[in-house]
Amino acid sequence: ICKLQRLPISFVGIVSSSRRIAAMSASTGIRPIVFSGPSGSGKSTLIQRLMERHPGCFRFCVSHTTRQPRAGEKHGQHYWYVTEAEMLADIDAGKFIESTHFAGNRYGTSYKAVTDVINSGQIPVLDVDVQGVKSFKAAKLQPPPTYVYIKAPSMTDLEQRLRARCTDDDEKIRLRLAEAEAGNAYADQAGAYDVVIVNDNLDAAFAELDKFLADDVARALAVKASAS
Ligand SMILES: Nc1ncnc2c1ncn2[C@@H]1O[C@H](COP(=O)(O)OP(=O)(O)OP(=O)(O)O)[C@@H](O)[C@H]1O
Repeated sequence: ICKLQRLPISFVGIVSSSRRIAAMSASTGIRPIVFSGPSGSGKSTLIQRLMERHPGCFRFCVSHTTRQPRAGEKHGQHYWYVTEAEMLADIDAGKFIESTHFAGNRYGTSYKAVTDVINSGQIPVLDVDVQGVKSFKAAKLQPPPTYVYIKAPSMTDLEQRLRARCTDDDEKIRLRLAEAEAGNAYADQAGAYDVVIVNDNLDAAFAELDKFLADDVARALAVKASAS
């Protein structure tokens, strides 16, 4: 979900969509949390812990894709599976915050994917690469999302984790490490992220993340309490 190379394709009509999302989130005060960081830095691990610690508070936004569903994947759960024509029409209509073309398929995050989560009283969670972060920023959502960068303690650690995970061959690992260098360079720029968490010791990194998001969790719990 929301994990592939993102390149903005079209921002036509984004202003009205942006106003729509602003109105929705202003009424609840809930902000999306946009996670980014090198592959293997531990984003999924930390997000999973966050969801376990605060059941029902966070929810992944469901991306759209033109690729075929794989065995076991469900429409509306893993992705919204759409045709190329449908996706292009929606991109032109300004319905996407960000979208990209990757390995012959399109992927994107719609405004609705985010507002659906906010309207359910939950905190939208997105896991995007640097291009995705830039696209979210360009969309100028109000209130703005919180941007969290998860970093491995060093490139050596990152490489070890990627190798230990056994999901990538040597070439893929080399590419991921190069992407990590570029991502870290962007993250080092002042104001690029609201927080940069170095995931050295997992418990310590989680404690830092949990503390940083405490106000967001409290807000979501208050929204839930007032709705019930
Ligand atoms: N603090 C840590 N110390 C050691 N290993 C860790 C730590 N955090 C995560 N890992 C391990 O590193 C590997 C990569 O973590 P994870 O899959 O969460 O990364 P990711 O950033 O979500 O990667 P991707 O973007 O490719 O999905 C996993 O095997 C995970 O168990």
